[in-house]
Amino acid sequence: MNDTSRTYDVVVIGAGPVGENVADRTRAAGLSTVIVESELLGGECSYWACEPSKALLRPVLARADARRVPGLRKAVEGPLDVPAVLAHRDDIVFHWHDEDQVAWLDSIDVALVRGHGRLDGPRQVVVTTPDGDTVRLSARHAVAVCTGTGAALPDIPGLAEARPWTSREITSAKAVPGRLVVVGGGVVAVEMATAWRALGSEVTMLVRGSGLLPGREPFAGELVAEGLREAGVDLRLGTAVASVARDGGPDGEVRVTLGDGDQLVADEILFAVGRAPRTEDIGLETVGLTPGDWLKVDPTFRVSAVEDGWLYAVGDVNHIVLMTHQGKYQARIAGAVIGARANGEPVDESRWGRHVATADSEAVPQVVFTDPEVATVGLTAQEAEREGRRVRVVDNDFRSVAGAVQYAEGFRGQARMVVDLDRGTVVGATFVGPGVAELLYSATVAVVSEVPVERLWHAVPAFPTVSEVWLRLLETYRG
Ligand SMILES: Cc1cc2nc3c(=O)[nH]c(=O)nc-3n(C[C@H](O)[C@H](O)[C@H](O)COP(=O)(O)OP(=O)(O)OC[C@H]3O[C@@H](n4cnc5c(N)ncnc54)[C@H](O)[C@@H]3O)c2cc1C
Ligand SMILES: NC(=O)c1ccc[n+]([C@@H]2O[C@H](COP(=O)([O-])OP(=O)(O)OC[C@H]3O[C@@H](n4cnc5c(N)ncnc54)[C@H](O)[C@@H]3O)[C@@H](O)[C@H]2O)c1
Repeated sequence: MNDTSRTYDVVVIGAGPVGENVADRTRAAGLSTVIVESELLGGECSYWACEPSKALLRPVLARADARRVPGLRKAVEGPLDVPAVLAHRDDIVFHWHDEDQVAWLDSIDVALVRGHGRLDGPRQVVVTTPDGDTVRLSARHAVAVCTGTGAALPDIPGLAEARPWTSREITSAKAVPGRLVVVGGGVVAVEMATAWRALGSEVTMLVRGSGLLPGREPFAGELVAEGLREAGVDLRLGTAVASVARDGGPDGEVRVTLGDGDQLVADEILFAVGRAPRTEDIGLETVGLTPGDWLKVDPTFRVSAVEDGWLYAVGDVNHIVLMTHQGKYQARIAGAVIGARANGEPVDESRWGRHVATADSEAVPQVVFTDPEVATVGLTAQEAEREGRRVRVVDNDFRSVAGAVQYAEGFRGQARMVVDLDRGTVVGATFVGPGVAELLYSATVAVVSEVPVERLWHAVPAFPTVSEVWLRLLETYRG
């Protein structure tokens, strides 16, 4: 067993999309930087989350769109080519290898230590390498924890022994389960039910709440529920799981007992009920924090409870927004602020300033890749009202949009714009319908730039595009 010690300006623990971006930015600020990774560079997103799930969904949504185009429908009537879809997913995740990411890290001159990193007191990180060696890393300026999350599993009798699937197994599955039970009504649940139903599974969704996609405009969950049911998903709302058992050997069936005593049998059961921080075993106790907790940070991503401001937590692990693009946004800002502090430069903490992630609270965009797609940014009507804002909620059906009618026969969808009447700006938008994902950036720019609604009249959408929904929303607002 070998022990070595090295000193860098910055130590980053976790090379997911967020850790990689923190390292990129601290290196760009002239700071020597090392990153520690226990599995694959690229993290959950690249291998078991965003990338594989979207590779599975792309053919599903493209086929659904094509089936809405007269003249094309017949050409796409058949089933998906499952081996080709799975092979494409495998290509997208680089067959679970990370050589390309290593080459990129080399190209930006960031050092890599493979192994499990743990804090060991202020500014110290100890890495246990796969060979059992120990590498001690000291940070002159900052340690950034970017260890992300894993799937959360509820405490349900029999669950652990039943070997449930989580986001990892569902995104990397090598074959289509004949009967799949999906527990949960959030983003992972609706996306994976959409994908695997289209790939051939009989899907039953067990949703504890009264609707899908809680926290968004209610019509989003309703339209997605309609789409899933039309696709043949057995969607059961208000349904709790009481216990789970797997009969027989490893290939045995899963028996699910519901809250009302009913039972159902499946080949696999996916639990998609949220995330837990990967902080159980990262030495938090050595710096006065509690293992297993989310890491609470100040507006510049410093862990608030730790003295001297050397510990940062960025991305999923700080529980602010659990999405790759927003985590990378945080990473760019955290990297810049670590650089500014180390180089003795001023820190700009003003609203929309260089060193504060203002969009985390004002304008988080998200696309849910279901049929129909759901694209949201900013506040929902309910959130705006809860904040005490005086708002006007403007709704429009896409059927009045010529571009939508061209895009898909019988285009079904809805748009909502939330206008802050005191500021005269759009503070939230939701689009639901086929292909609406690409509308979202326009709404994000409108919210972030605080464009007066009066000026939006001069942003003319081309005819005939789906973007003309903006014009319909403005016309409805004007009355
Ligand atoms: C099924 C699914 C689909 C998703 N789809 C999308 C999507 O379409 N769009 C989107 O924006 N978001 C999506 N997300 C969310 C997205 O995956 C996360 O927000 C993102 O991965 C967070 O990045 P991160 O770098 O903070 O953490 P992670 O990606 O979890 O990376 C953390 C890294 O740290 C490493 N690590 C952990 N502990 C240690 C340690 N002690 N020592 C060394 N290394 C360690 C891990 O191995 C990992 O590589 C999805 C999530 C799921 C589950
Ligand atoms: N397209 C995307 O942007 C995308 C895709 C997938 C995941 N993600 C991110 O990943 C994160 C995790 O997604 P997720 O779907 O696991 O979590 P989620 O928080 O979106 O949804 C979890 C759902 O499970 C339900 N639930 C919680 N505990 C339960 C229990 N014991 N029994 C039954 N239901 C229970 C909740 O009510 C909720 O509806 C999200 O924050 C999401 O933003 C993003």
